[in-house]
Amino acid sequence: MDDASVFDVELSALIDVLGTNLYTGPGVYVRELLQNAIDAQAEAGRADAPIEITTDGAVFEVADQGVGMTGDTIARLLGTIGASSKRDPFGFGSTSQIGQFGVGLLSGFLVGDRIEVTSRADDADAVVWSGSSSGAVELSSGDREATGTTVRIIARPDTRSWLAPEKVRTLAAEYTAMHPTPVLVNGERVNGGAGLFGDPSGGRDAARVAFSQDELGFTPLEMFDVDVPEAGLRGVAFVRPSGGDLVARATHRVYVKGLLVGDVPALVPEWAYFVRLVVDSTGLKPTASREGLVRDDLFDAVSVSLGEQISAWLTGLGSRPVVRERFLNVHEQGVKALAAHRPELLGFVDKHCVFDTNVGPMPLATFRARFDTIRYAGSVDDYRVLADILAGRGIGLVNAGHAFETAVIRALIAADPQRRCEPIGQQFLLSALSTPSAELRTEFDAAVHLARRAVSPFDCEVSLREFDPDGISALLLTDDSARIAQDRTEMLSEAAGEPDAWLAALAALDDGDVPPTRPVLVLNATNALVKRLPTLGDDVVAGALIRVIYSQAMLRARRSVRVAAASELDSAITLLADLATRDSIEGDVE
Ligand SMILES: Nc1ncnc2c1ncn2[C@@H]1O[C@H](COP(=O)(O)OP(=O)(O)OP(=O)(O)O)[C@@H](O)[C@H]1O
Repeated sequence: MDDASVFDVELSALIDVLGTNLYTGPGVYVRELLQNAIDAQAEAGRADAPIEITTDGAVFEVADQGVGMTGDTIARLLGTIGASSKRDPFGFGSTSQIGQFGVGLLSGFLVGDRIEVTSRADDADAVVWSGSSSGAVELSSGDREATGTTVRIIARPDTRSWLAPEKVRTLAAEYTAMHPTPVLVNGERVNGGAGLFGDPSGGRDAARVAFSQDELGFTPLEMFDVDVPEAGLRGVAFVRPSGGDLVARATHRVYVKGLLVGDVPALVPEWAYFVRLVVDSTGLKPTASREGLVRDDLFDAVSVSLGEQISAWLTGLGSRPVVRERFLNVHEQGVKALAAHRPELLGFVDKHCVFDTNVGPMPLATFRARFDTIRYAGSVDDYRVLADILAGRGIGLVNAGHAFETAVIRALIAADPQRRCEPIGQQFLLSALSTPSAELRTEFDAAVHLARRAVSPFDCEVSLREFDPDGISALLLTDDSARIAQDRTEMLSEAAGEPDAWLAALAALDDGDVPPTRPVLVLNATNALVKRLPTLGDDVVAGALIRVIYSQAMLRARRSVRVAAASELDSAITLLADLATRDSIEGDVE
């Protein structure tokens, strides 16, 4: 090859790029060299032989009993950046080898200026290759009896901490925790023990719990196996014992062919926020840095399959009440929050998540078995006002006023239009409460007119109905648009005269073209106090009484009374108090 036709690579600049852009830290050199050693031993059929690391902080060595390299091979592979014996031109992933790019050895230069490789292939002489970060490469004959390779790195003064025995032990243990090949650091084995994927009788479950505690930081609420054969993937799903983060994407611990890749996001669909996985796969492809996974079609298929398996686990909780209870104690709000947009969760939420209803707490599926229409109140205040009254009339009502209930109900209907639902507002209640007889209406006619006048400062309609319980004098029915309109009027009236720009803009919007529905004060004609209204014979007293009834209805609806209205109510109460004390004073005089 003509010299002019090849790139002239500045090695130290390339190493700089690797260190700053490819790898997240210099510690990856331990994994890259272990990976080469594991690959070489697998190729030699000696996967069980120990790989020995020795280090004292100044010189690091890793020795394997793999296939080794001849002088020619070493010159070709290690002398050429990007050369690899492991590339797979047909795309069929080798199941034994982990590497495939041909830059791994260069990671040694992240911690040392000089790398020495002593190697011996079967039936060949031992050779020593040495490379320095300046780009100089030397090859000479070596002195080694056994087949295999030893890579030695001499630390730079500023990187010695990366070669410190404790550091190397931690890194080697982390990277090879799932790998069957014994790895020794300064004579001590750092991996092995009961694996996560072994026989259940061999301490596997205890190992899983310990792993979850040490690595994921929690004792799992439950653990279950997952597998995706087309990706050669097996794994364990750990269910979180406390609420997860619905927004931040959880990561999952991924190993490829037994070596740690790292914590990878998006391995399962985001609705499965309540599990964290540990998986080992022969088919998923690591990125060039081997610290993440390539998001290819196989990755997507794995994510879909894992989602299905988690969904099946959820469905299985249907017949496991104890675990289901424990799961719901922690994750009920979380799954409700996501169910509206995740069909995988919707069925589970429908069957098992409890909703507050006026016939007791129960799942929506149970509620539907009793009432063919899901009637729901979209605000907790409405629910409180309506629940007992509708229950008394045999009408079921769901409290959908908390954060996610309405969205879940709507999603259920969208998923199956045969289902029926009805948001309950004041119109429904007005029609559900009995209209009094014509006779009673006539009797109350003047009182209702008076009531309209009395509550006119509160921007409110008046209606007469008969309903149980008769201890309730009146209900204040307010639908959302009426409530918003009232709040806005209140703000404007309280801020009147203040030169506030945004309030002025708000006032400008309030063009009054489409008057919103006004709140309705529903007087209960069966209530003893209300019954007295037509017979009082004193409009001033009746007006004061109506305002007191209005304030009680406000309290029942948990609505606050605005400042202007509060003073109207105060004067009504004062008037009644004056009357009561005048009566008693007059009585005393008599
Ligand atoms: N310990 C070893 N024993 C035998 N051969 C080795 C060893 N280390 C490296 N090699 C050979 O050198 C080649 C280049 O190694 P290098 O680590 O640079 O890249 P790689 O392992 O092929 O790919 P990766 O970039 O993924 O690490 C390897 O393909 C392998 O053939």
